Amino acid sequence: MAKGKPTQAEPAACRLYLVTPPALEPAAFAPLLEEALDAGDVACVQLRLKDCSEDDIRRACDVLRPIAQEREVAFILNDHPRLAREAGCDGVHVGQSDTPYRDARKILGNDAIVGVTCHDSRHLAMIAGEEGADYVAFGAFFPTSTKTAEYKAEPELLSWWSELMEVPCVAIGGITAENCAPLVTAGADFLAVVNAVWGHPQGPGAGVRALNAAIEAALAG
Ligand SMILES: Cc1ncc(COP(=O)(O)OP(=O)(O)O)c(N)n1
Ligand SMILES: Cc1ncsc1CCOP(=O)(O)O
Ligand SMILES: [Mg+2]
Repeated sequence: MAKGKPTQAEPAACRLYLVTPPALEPAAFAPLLEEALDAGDVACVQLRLKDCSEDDIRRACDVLRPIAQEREVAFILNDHPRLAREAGCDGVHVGQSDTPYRDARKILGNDAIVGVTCHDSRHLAMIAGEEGADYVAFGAFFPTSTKTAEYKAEPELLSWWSELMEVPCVAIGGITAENCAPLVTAGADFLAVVNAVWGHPQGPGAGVRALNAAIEAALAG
């Protein structure tokens, strides 16, 4: 994706949104990120570091952000709007317990990408969409070991949203090449994945190729 926002004007109807593992060592992770991004189409990368200091996150941004942006892949930071602005990220992802959308928007400005977690809630998604979020994220669609998921979303939520609203929707939670087809056909604009790429037995490049092949197959019907 160009340094803009995820929009439906992009060539594919459903694209990959990579979320990093919750802990990483930037120098060791950099070649894995390069491998993933050189393996096929990826719209954005979200740096999602949990239980890390702001300095650690800033250092990770400094190493990983250019790898994404040089490839015209948007680099989004999880949870930290101010840090996202200071570190030159393309945007931020905020959850319902994080900085509220409006504050994140004020911090980052109108050109940045601001995405919002909406769990399994039509109500939260309507609010986020009306407030101006660049995308709404629904999940978890499948069991995941990456995060304790308190909400369970169904593909029908994606079809309802995409028929009604222009704002792109992201599906997240336990998504793999094997189970993603119903989310693609239901209208997910982006599939957000952690383990299906970084935990792929043949490496992250193989993970990206498998997911893109599955998306293509689902779109072809
Ligand atoms: C694309 C995307 N969707 C959902 C989340 C989850 O955000 P949140 O609920 O704030 O939980 P944490 O990721 O911060 O643990 C996400 N990060 N990205
Ligand atoms: C961050 C997040 N939010 C809901 S599920 C999830 C983790 C997704 O990771 P995986 O793709 O490994 O299930
Ligand atoms: Mg969060």
